[in-house]
Amino acid sequence: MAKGLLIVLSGPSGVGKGTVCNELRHRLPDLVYSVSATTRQPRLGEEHGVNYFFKTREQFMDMIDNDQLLEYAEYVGNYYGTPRDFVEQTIESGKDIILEIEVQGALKVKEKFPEGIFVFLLPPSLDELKGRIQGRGTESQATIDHRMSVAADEIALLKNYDYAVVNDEIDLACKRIEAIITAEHCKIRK
Ligand SMILES: Nc1ncnc2c1ncn2[C@@H]1O[C@H](COP(=O)(O)OP(=O)(O)OP(=O)(O)O)[C@@H](O)[C@H]1O
Ligand SMILES: Nc1nc2c(ncn2[C@@H]2O[C@H](COP(=O)(O)O)[C@@H](O)[C@H]2O)c(=O)[nH]1
Repeated sequence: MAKGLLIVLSGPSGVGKGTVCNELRHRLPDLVYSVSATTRQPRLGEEHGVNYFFKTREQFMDMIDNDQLLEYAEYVGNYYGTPRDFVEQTIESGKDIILEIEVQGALKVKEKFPEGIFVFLLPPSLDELKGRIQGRGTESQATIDHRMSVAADEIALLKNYDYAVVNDEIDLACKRIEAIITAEHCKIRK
């Protein structure tokens, strides 16, 4: 049986990765979503096992030591990582999986899975990006400033990706990603 595709969706905080993934869940019901582990505190409404596996630092370090993470990164004061087994089992079963992760982690996945499909989501502008993080209302001003301060460096890593998708409008951004997945399924792999 053919293996599934591993799709990595990255981009700066607030660009709309989560929003686009939520919309893709409706449009592509067979696409599997990787649930990450994090040491970040849950936001209002976030559920353990649905949005993230919320871990203490000690639990997260144990996951690293036990080689349970495909990749992990420290981002703006918290750890985030992708549980390895779920990703590998999903791909082996022939299903496509999408990882919504920041850039340091994406580059680590690329080392391990160069055949993955790496998609970078771009904001229409840095001003719009700041407006989106602020508008979401989930982060303190200090965290917003910290996240914005790394955004330009993250965008500079765009050249390591296979595709750039501007999230100017959610419907259009989703259509572009759907087109990428369709094209990758039609690709002749040499
Ligand atoms: N195309 C868009 N146009 C306008 N607003 C958008 C668009 N896409 C997302 N947003 C809004 O921007 C805010 C940030 O989106 P979202 O939480 O999906 O970003 P993210 O990239 O997942 O952020 P983070 O990396 O911090 O988790 C949300 O309030 C969302 O509703
Ligand atoms: N390297 C990884 N980055 C991840 C993972 N899961 C999420 N993320 C990214 O972290 C930032 C912050 O997320 P937030 O939920 O606190 O806003 C964002 O860019 C996520 O995409 C992961 O497993 N590994």
